[in-house]
Parts: sequence; C-alpha cells; structure tokens
Amino acid sequence: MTSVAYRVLVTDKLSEEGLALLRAEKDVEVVVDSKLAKDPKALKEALKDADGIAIRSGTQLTAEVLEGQTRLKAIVRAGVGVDNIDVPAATRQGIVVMNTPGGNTISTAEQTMALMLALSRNTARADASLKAGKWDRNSLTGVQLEGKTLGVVGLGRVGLAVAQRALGFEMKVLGYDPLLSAEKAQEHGVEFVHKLDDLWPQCDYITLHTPLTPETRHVVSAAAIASMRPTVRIINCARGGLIDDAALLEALNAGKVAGAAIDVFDPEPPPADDPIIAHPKTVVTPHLGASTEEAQVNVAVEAARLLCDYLIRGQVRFSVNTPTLDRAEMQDLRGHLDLAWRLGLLHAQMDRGAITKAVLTYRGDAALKNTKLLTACFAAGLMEASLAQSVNLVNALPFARERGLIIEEKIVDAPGDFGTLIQAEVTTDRKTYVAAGTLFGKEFLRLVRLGSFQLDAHFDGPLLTFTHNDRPGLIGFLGTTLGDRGVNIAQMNVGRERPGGEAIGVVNLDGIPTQDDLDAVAKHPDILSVRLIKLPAQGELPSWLGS
Ligand SMILES: NC(=O)C1=CN([C@@H]2O[C@H](COP(=O)(O)OP(=O)(O)OC[C@H]3O[C@@H](n4cnc5c(N)ncnc54)[C@H](O)[C@@H]3O)[C@@H](O)[C@H]2O)C=CC1
Ligand SMILES: O=C(O)C(=O)COP(=O)(O)O
Repeated sequence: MTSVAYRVLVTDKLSEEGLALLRAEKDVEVVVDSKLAKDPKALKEALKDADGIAIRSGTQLTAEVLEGQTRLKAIVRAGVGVDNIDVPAATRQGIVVMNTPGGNTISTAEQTMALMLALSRNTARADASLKAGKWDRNSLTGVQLEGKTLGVVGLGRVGLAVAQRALGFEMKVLGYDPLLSAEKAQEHGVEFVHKLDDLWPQCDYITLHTPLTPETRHVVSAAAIASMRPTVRIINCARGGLIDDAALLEALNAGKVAGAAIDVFDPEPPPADDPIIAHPKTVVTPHLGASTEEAQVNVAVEAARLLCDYLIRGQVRFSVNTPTLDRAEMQDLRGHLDLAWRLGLLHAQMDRGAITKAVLTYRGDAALKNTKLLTACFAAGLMEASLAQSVNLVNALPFARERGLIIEEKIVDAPGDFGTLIQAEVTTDRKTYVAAGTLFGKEFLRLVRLGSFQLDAHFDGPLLTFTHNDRPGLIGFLGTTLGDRGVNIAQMNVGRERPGGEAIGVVNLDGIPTQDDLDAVAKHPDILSVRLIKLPAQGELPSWLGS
C-alpha cells in the first residue's frame, strides 16, 4: 500500500475528468470501488482508511455507516441532493459535507422538458408501438404545450431553468417557493402563487423541483391531487418521496390525472413490479436528470476540486453543514482563527470546573471578520481535550449546544487599545475567568489579558503562569529555580494591578517542566498559585485548518 497523505474513495460513477484531477494530486490516493455502494458493511470498513469520499445518489451514507469514522474528513456529493447522506450524523463526526450545485442544472431542466414533451406526445408509447410493428397513429394523438399553464414547485436553479424553457414554449408559468419573492419570480417571467393550494387547480402541467425534506415529503398528496384538473400532467425530476405514489396511482387509474413522468423513485432502484412504472399513463426514466456528458464532467471536476481544496488546503466551499471558507478568506482569517483556538485551549486548562457559558467579545478588526467561524474555533479549542472524538469547525458549535454550553458573541465596532482583540469570558460552576488576545501583523499572537491583569505575553508553547505578590527578587528566584532544573525561559511578562500589589507572571518556556519543577516554584512564600498551560508552538495550527 502506498503511503500518501490522503485517501479518497469513489463509490459511484464519476467522470474520468474528475478522477484525473484527483489522481494528479501527488498527496492523494484514489480508490474507485462501486461495489461498496451496495454493501454498507464493506463501505463502513473501507471508510475507516479514507480521508474523503466522492459519491452520487447511488451510495447511502447512513448514520450507521458514518458512526465511529475517525479518519473521514470530507464527503462530497457530485450533484445536488444530499438526502442520501445523514448530514446531522456527519456533522456530529466533524465531517464536512459538500455538494456541487449548478453543474447539473441545465441537464435536469432539459430532462424535465424532454419528459414534459414525451408525456404530451406519447413518445415512449409510440416508439414501443412502432417497434412492435404497429402503425397506430390514432390512439397516439397528443396535446400541445403552447398556451398551457405550468406550475413549478420550487423556483431554485432547476425550477427557474425549467420556467425559462417553458416560456420559450409559450406556456404560462406559475410558481411557488418559500424563499423567493413575488418580484424576483416576476423578473423570471413567473407568476408567483403564494400558496400551493392555489397553484394545484390552475395547472395543466405540474413540475417538482424542491429537495426532499420532512416538509416536502408527499407534497403531492391525495388532497393536492384531488384539487388538480383531471387533465393535469405531473413531472418529477427532483426526488421520489415528493409524490404520494399510492395517491398518484389511484388518480391515474380513476382518470383524475392524465399522466405522470417520473425520473426519481423512493427507494432507488424501485421494486421491479412498481405499478407506477408499469402504468400506461406514465413515462419513466431511471434517475437520468443529471446523466449527460456535460453535467457529469461539471460535477465530477467540481467534486474533485472541493475534496482537494478541503483536505489539502483547509478551504471549504459549497458545504451544507459548515460555513464557506475560501482561499482568500482562509489566508485572511488564519491569524484570528489561531488566536480564537488558543483562547479556547487556554480556558480549557485554566479551571477544571464544569464550563457553563462563554462570552466572546470581538473588537476592532476581529469584529469585521467571520465571527461565527472564530467562535467555532474557540469552541473547538475549549472542548478538544475533554472529548473522546475530534472536534473541529464543523462540529464544535453543535457539540457545545448538545452539551448545554451557552456561547455568546459580542461585536464591538469601536476600536479599543488594540487594532484587533478577541476576549473570552468563560464561566464554570466555580468562577468566571477572562482572557484576551491580539495579533501583531498577520500571525504574531499576544496574550494581553489574564483575569484582571493586563499583559503582553507570547501566546505559544508551554506557558507557566503564576500569581504572586509583587516583591523584589521574585523574578530572580524563578529564573534560578527553573534554570537549576534545566528549564529554559524564552520570554517573560508580568502584569500587576499596582506596584507591590497582586501580580501575574507569564513565562514562555522552551521545554515542559515536571510537576516537581512546578512544586519548587510554588514553594516561594510570595507565589500564590502556579499553573502550566500547554499551547502549540507558534504557527502550529490544527490539521482541520489546513496545512
Ligand atoms: N433528477 C436528477 O438527476 C436531479 C435531481 N435534482 C434534484 O432537484 C431538486 C432541485 O435542485 P436545484 O434546483 O439545484 O436546488 P435548489 O436548492 O437551487 O432549489 C430548490 C428550491 O426548492 C425550494 N423549496 C424548498 N422547500 C420548498 C417547498 N416546501 N415548496 C416549494 N419550494 C421549496 C427552495 O427554496 C429552493 O429554491 C433537488 O432535490 C435535487 O436533488 C437535481 C439535479 C439532478
Ligand atoms: O444532483 C442530484 O441531486 C441528482 O439527483 C443527480 O443524481 P446522480 O448524481 O445522477 O445520481
């Protein structure tokens, strides 16, 4: 087995252009195995050795398959629908889920038009009839699209592309989408209908273009069908579960629906004896909406890029479970992400009480950044030592919520003493503690507040913090005690409330002191407490922030 940095599984058919891009990355090993799509046990096993997986609709990534996957970092869906992925389960595991929207829009819209025309002109039946040696023109008379009313359910990418094409056929287009305004719909030549109940009775054709969600499941219900015209023709190129198949079958048999064209099924593949497939008033295709040469090159190339960008460079695009982080933004944010993460790491080591709440205040430049990402980074740092599984930008905030940990953000536009500042105030069941940090240049981090003390300490490597009474000679004692024990001091900083009062010292060490070394320091009568905080070296970021 070759030793490469990242292994990527491909379990559905992906175009050669996408595979070639993956293979061109020297740090990526590609394993193509479509048998895994049909064998959940083997798939689960194979994923244990994979960093990423590229799939289409043929692979089911269930909670069971994803459970306990510690190596898997990214799932990319070469296509749109992610209903074959248990996204909440992936999120819990810290796995980024991405898709490739747009790449198959036109192909799916064209398939919708092809099915609409095939339904109207009995194309499939005519073909079968002629191939069977008949010349039967009379029973195959069709209907025109021109002048008919089309209802589009879901005015997203595909829905609007279908609307545009239907307008070219001189149809009247009505549409409904909870996320589109009537004005926007109108700009696309679509007459907006505010309720689906008002859409059904007006249409000669109805086409579905929504994702399958609990809300859209069986959106074409028995009640909806009952309110449609008996001449209605229904097209579904979105997802199988959108139509109540039993109600559709009954309506087809009773002559309450003139025909249906179905590209998608629930489940897929459907049973061989599915009565909808066998019905003379239906035209069916085996989920071919996105199956064109063009769409498949688009989605496979994009999927390969998404996987490599995330695994190798930590950039996230088109994620359905974490915010987007492109190359420029990543570069720009790196220092702040590092600072937020270290504040989390520091707080996790400050007090062993149970953490109940954290308030993050972003000031100056930090207030202008993507604070949600910074907060997620802080939460990852705060929790990473306590959790059995890895925490990252994807699952940190959901984990915090799951554990009842309240994390609040405060954005303060007014600049304070620093150009940029992140302050983290953490409340445990014992006390509330504040730490704050800033950035010099793009990457030099400084700890500028610990508790009530102002400081200017380097924010990396092992830190020894000690609260003490501000007395002459104490610093000398510390240097000698650690020096005698072979622990070298790299930097030292002291913050105090007033001369002679209580103070805090932060010492950056070159090595990790033993408990014995710490006890020797704590022996001084003016040293009130000693704590060792282990932080990564300068510039050392977690792997999930990319290399
Ligand atoms: N047959 C095939 O091979 C293909 C199927 N698809 C499916 O088509 C569907 C649409 O794809 P896109 O247009 O790219 O996605 P999209 O995300 O651009 O559009 C979906 C639209 O549905 C709307 N919507 C959500 N809930 C709704 C509701 N209750 N009623 C009405 N509208 C609702 C959304 O607001 C959104 O505008 C997806 O389910 C996708 O999986 C997409 C590509 C290929
Ligand atoms: O992109 C989608 O949502 C699709 O349904 C296309 O599915 P496929 O990639 O052809 O299995």
